[in-house]
Amino acid sequence: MGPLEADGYVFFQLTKKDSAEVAALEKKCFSTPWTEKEFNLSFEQKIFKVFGLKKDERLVAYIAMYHTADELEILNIATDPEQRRKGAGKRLLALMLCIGQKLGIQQAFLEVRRTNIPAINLYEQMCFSQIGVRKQYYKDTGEDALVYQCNLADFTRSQC
Ligand SMILES: CC(=O)SCCNC(=O)CCNC(=O)[C@H](O)C(C)(C)COP(=O)(O)OP(=O)(O)OC[C@H]1O[C@@H](n2cnc3c(N)ncnc32)[C@H](O)[C@@H]1OP(=O)(O)O
Repeated sequence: MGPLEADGYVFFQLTKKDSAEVAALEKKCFSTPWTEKEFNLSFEQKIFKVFGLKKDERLVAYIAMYHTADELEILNIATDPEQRRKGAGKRLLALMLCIGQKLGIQQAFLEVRRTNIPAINLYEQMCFSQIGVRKQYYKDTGEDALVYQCNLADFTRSQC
């Protein structure tokens, strides 16, 4: 897929050559970040896909997922701390869901820490609903994971 441009953002698919840049952003955004080596290894799996938003040539947000025949499992979504609350996260997730619809994807799933209010608000603003809890899922803090699901048919194209 070629890059798409709108409102100063460029939406594009990342590949193995982008591992260092995405790992650097990951490090700014997560307490237990994936390393460049982990991204490199993940990119070798066919089902692993990463999409990003660039502004002024810099990666400002990315979303990593497993993409199977009819499902997306969203692994990570993050926006550079200096670029937050400007709509990048919403734009990236909406673009992903729109592309997913076009590819015939039925459902998207993700897990989020119970205390991660910014991310939970983002998902609930889109088409995601909580479907379960994984108790003490996160090893670092023992926190629960909330499991969210989106039926892509419920996602309206006006959000794209
Ligand atoms: C599956 C997983 O990856 S779970 C982990 C999610 N990622 C992280 O926790 C990494 C650290 N956090 C981040 O990178 C960002 O805060 C993200 C990705 C959650 C949100 O990215 P942003 O680009 O700031 O989101 P965006 O500006 O599009 O905001 C979308 C909505 O999210 C919610 N939101 C975003 N930030 C906040 C906040 N600080 N407090 C409350 N709600 C928030 C709001 O509902 C917001 O909509 P609004 O601005 O109309 O009120």
